[in-house]
Amino acid sequence: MVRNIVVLGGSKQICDHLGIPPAKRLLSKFAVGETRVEIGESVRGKDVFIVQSGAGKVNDNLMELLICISACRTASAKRVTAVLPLFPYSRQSDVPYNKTGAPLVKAPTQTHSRQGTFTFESVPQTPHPGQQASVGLTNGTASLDKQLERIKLTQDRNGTAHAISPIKRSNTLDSQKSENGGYFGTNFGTNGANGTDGSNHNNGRVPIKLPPFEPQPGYKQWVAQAGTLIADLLTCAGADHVITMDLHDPQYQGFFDIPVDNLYGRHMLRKYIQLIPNHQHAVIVSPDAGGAKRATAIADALGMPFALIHKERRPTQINDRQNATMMLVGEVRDRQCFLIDDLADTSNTITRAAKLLKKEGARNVVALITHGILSGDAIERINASALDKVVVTNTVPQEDHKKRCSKLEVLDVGKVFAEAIRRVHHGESISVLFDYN
Ligand SMILES: O=P(O)(O)OC[C@H]1O[C@H](OP(=O)(O)OP(=O)(O)O)[C@H](O)[C@@H]1O
Repeated sequence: MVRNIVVLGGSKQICDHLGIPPAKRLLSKFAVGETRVEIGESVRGKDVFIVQSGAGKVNDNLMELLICISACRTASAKRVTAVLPLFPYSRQSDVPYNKTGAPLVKAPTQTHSRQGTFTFESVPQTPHPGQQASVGLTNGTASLDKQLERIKLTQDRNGTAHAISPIKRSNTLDSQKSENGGYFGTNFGTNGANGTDGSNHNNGRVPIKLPPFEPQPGYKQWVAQAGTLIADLLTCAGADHVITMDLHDPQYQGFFDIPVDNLYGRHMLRKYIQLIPNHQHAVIVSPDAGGAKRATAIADALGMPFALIHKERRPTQINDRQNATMMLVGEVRDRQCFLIDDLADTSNTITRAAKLLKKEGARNVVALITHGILSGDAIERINASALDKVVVTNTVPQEDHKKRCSKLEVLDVGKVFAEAIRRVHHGESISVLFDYN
């Protein structure tokens, strides 16, 4: 039994491992929706661990966590540690756009909303010899061409620049209107401020007609970078320490000025693979380049071959993540494949990867994912997909998912977090616990 420690919101596994009962707290809501938190026991001088996962009602959960941390801090807790099995907002740490310039916030897709309508297609398809160049791969300069066309200027015989596009005068621009009805701009002419006709064009500024402002395709809207804010909120609320698992972007730890322990889920995934007979003949596959390091770590540790699926993201519409070509690098024919990723949210990535692997001759495809968020119709998508099995951990509650998906297998991370809590409490090394080799 560990003394002088309080665990709020901890699962039965965590509390059993530590040999303590879960601490009492009362969470409720006012009619207006505000969160109310009441800590049911004294935390004075105690080492407090508050367990809260960043899935489900993410914003409510985050608010509850912040209020809990603050309540413990003001109730004289000696130290407060936020234990976040899945770190909220971790995909929005510092890069608010994906590689195509589209905001990370995903628009709901209409076409994939019902069971049986999923295609798992990579559009445009993976290029094959003899196939025509895909539309997606040619549009890299298309938007630039369009913009150039729109603002293309031509010089008249006198060297004065005029816009070709039709002029629409807005109220704002009217205030800048010159006496002769034009709009002032930079002198693009080669004949100097006065032009060749000798007339003075308003102190050297030649009237040009600007096209009206319209957001162009590929225009990047401003999207908040929530990473620093979340880190600051936790620290301001009074957290002294954070424990989490498989941060989507490990550099996120640098956003904090308190210690962050990022535990590895891959340790459990590796153990799972090791128990499968003849696993040495299988292939470890990363479904995107971002997760290659994670997947190769497992492949290297087990001496297994590795393959990579590369997402070529040049969509035809800026918010269309479906339009990414997926290309396989590596040999998977007649082999079992283990797809490794940190999280599955819509499960688009793993289901499309599974289809590609089967198309390339894979015998069997098992996805091993640390955070099975599985929002929206992700479960239906998995059920209808080429995936033979999906193994996730319970960093996100899986009871409901498990009932709806027979392909799902859940690994328990309770012991891992309990041991991390015990070590932090006693000031023991955490990295030793997760030494890989
Ligand atoms: O289930 P899904 O909705 O398809 O999301 C899962 C994918 O999203 C994350 O990567 P992300 O696409 O954010 O990009 P990155 O790996 O390049 O950072 C994650 O690593 C998965 O690959």
